[in-house]
Amino acid sequence: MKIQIFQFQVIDSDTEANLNKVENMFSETDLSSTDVVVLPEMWTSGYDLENIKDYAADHLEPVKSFIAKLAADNNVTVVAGSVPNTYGDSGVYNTAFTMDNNGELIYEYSKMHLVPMLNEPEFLESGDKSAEGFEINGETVGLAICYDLRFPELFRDLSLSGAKIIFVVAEWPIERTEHWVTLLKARAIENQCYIVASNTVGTQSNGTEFAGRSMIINPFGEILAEAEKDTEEVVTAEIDLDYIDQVRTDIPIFKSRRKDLYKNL
Ligand SMILES: NC(=O)CCC(=O)C(=O)O
Repeated sequence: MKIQIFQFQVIDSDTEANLNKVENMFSETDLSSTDVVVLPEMWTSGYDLENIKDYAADHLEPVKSFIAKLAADNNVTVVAGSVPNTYGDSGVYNTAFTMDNNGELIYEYSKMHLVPMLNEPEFLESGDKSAEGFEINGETVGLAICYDLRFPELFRDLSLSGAKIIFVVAEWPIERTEHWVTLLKARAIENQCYIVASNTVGTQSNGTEFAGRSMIINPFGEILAEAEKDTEEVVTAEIDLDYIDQVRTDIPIFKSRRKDLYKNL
């Protein structure tokens, strides 16, 4: 499966500029043999949380139709990062979604762990549905959003649902880069799955600088491809899903688990 992550600077409070940027990246990238394109978190608006209602989609529209066309025109599945989103009269959720290569919505998930350090609980609603495995090209995958990375139980849950790849879509600040890299590797190693992590670069008008370093990590914890911390670029790797079985045979953690002794899980 060939995966390409689009790492770019999200222009805060300028949805049109961000849609244009994504459209340009699609037209400038050779996607002829690509299976999956991945976008970052909150990429239509950035973190202008005080005004987030102004930038929110409703039931993911119109951004869903925009991505549907790019997915179908380019014959790729798009893990479309996340966007601010309402459901009618609801508050605003941080909702991630995925469109298949026919432009059909195959999965949507609203961030369940809101980030106190970025004031998300003050302005956003927390998703109250479990994250679930879903299929891309017949393979089970999972999807998590940024701060979710700090919750190993979520990643274990997704792996136990059969996820062979877990996508992490993020706007992760540069001051906690060490956590970003360490936790991404840890989630790959402890679940023996691929981690595909998409982040943004640049500084928002509120002064938050993002860490870049989007990356693709294999089930042994090795980084297969990685972006710089501060450049807009496309990160590409071809991943071998059979390698998961080899790692799980060599280090059989799923067989060694002692569910009977873990009291609080
Ligand atoms: N957008 C986010 O969820 C950022 C998470 C973060 O800053 C952290 O976990 O640290």
